[in-house]
Amino acid sequence: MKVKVCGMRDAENISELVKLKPDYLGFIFYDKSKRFVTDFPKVEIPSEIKKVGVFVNETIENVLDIVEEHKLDAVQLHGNESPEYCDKLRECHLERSRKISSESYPIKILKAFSVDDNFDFSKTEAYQNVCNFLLFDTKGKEYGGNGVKFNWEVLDNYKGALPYMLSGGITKNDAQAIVSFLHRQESKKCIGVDINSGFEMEPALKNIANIKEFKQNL
Ligand SMILES: O=C(O)c1ccccc1N[C@@H]1O[C@H](COP(=O)(O)O)[C@@H](O)[C@H]1O
Repeated sequence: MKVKVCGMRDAENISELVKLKPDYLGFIFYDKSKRFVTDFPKVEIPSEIKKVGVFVNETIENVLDIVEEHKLDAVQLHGNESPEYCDKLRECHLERSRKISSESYPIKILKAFSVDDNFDFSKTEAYQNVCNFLLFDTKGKEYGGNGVKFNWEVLDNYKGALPYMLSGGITKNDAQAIVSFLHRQESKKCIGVDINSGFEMEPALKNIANIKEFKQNL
């Protein structure tokens, strides 16, 4: 199972975290977030750990500038970005990367959806060909980082082909429930979990011991 740790900012905290080999590290480029990255941490991140930029309704130009500047591997679109936006983002990125080097490299695109009991999963259909995977988070007051879980059973209504990550208020106490959830046939499209505020000592500073325990219990 993949583990993404989101909302990282502090270099020392990242250095400790990379020892646990998470699959993805998330950096939030949304200025209204408590985890907004102003100065990108100067720290060695092994290439096996993929860097994900989290954006909310950002312009394509700005997303691509940040991807290029920090050599991000993926973008997580956590606002109201349309399928057309996702498609254009991928096209523009390829066009830019071809100009920079003879080899173009694709970025992975994750589209986040805010889920509640009445979520209409047909909304995800138009994203199937323009994203690499989806992320299901809890619908809340803020775009993300609300620290609240949703009823994971509603995900049985997701019949799409794209894999997804489970997110929203996950804490170390959820490891067993996640294992049980993943063992069900209905959860076969779930490839991992995204953790964030449930592991924080303060915004953007993660409790490494808790993440270690969580990973061991998964
Ligand atoms: O964490 C934030 O501040 C944030 C702000 C805007 C968009 C996304 C954000 N984080 C993402 O929110 C989910 C759930 O986080 P939590 O576990 O409920 O704290 C996670 O995917 C983060 O990537």
